[in-house]
Amino acid sequence: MTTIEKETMIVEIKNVDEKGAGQAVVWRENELGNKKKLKLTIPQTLPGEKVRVTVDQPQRRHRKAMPEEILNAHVERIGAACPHFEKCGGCVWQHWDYNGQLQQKTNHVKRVIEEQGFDPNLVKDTIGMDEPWRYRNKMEFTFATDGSLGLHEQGNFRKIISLETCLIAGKEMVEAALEVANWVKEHALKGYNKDTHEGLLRHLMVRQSFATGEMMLALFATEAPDGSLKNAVDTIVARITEKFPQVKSFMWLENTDWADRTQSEKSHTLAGRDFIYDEMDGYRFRVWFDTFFQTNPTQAQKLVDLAVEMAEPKKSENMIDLFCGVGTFSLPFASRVGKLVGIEIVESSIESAKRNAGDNGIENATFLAQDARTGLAQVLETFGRPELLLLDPPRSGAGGKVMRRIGRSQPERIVYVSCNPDTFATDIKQLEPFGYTLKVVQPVDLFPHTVHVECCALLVRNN
Ligand SMILES: C[S@@+](CC[C@H](N)C(=O)[O-])C[C@H]1O[C@@H](n2cnc3c(N)ncnc32)[C@H](O)[C@@H]1O
Repeated sequence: MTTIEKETMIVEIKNVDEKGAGQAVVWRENELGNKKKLKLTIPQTLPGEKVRVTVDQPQRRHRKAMPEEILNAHVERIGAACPHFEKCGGCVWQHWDYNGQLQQKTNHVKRVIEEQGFDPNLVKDTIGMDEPWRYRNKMEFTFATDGSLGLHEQGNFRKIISLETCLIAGKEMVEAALEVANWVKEHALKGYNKDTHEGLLRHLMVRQSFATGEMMLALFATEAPDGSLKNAVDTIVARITEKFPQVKSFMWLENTDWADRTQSEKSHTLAGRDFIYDEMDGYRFRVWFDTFFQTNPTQAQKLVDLAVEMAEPKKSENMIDLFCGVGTFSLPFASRVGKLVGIEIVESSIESAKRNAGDNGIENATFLAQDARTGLAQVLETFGRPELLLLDPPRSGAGGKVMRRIGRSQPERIVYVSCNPDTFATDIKQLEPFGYTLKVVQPVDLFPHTVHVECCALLVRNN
């Protein structure tokens, strides 16, 4: 087969894929005169648009190409607000009017629900944000090998887009990150090289509670912050504490693991404490650098309100909060039910949930550090059948075994909070043989300008 290096073509976008990119199909003739199908993934395009693209090696079956020209723009196409949008891997849909994004999310949830045999009319319109910017309370920036700080380039985990701004992160969070970036430049500190595993700085995590204003900075590095680094570290600590008095926790986290993630073997508190205080639904939470805490607090509050509204908890009832994390749902529910048990696999989250319950004067909640499946079996034996069960699993879903165990335990009402409509739809299908009816699915947009959508759904036992 002759290799064709490049071919420029005009294609029509049929739909967007699960990562938010436009998709087109082209039939090409090969040198033998046979028709061959070429599937194209074209980011930053919208359904129905005609687009000019230059495709590398178009004889292959599937190629990705960036649009060179949009020949007929979708009516919902808008200019991206962020100067980094074209390259940065953080947002995929800034070119899509916000109402269009919300409609796309609703349609997606309806489709996956229908594919599992449920009535799509049970899915309500996605609840969006009034102001879909600066919504994130946590960001993880990465250092490039030359020490510059930013976010990963779209589809390229080796390349870092140097940070000038970020419109989905809190403003003060970005300002503090830029301060750190300047300090790294001044001291000519090296970023970590993922190939050679050399270099010092790996990530900067910035968290800020929108409720208390408290901020945490966490620098992940391959060495301790002493010896030859001491002067440089003293400089940034003095500068940050002076310019950003809201920084109540400044952490240095040693990370020599080869995996590219924000974990730590040894932590050093450079200033303040090792956690910050945040709030949800009026309850106070301690948040450490590795604590899972909802990253869009405005919309997470709506999720909590919806879950309470759907569940209609009563003081006479017992409840299980499965995949409870640090108790984001457990605390608001505990004050409304008789007894509550939270189950979660990460021990530090369970320790945190216990402490959060104590800090908030909640005495009717217990927490168990266990895998969902074994934890559920254990709790059902000691606690008995709950009237109410809430589950909020990770993106991979709860899975058939857990869902069937839930079905067998026969709670009257099940509230399913999901961050992945696909696994949610297959999970709830598992409950049908146990006599449950899906009543309502409410999508909520926690991540504007991305493909992600959360759902809160109610299932009720038939008798
Ligand atoms: C989407 S988070 C929800 C946490 C909590 N409901 C909240 O809103 O903060 C999912 C949680 O499930 C936990 N998890 C993951 N796999 C688990 C398993 N097999 N058993 C129990 N918990 C698990 C994670 O540690 C995480 O805290």
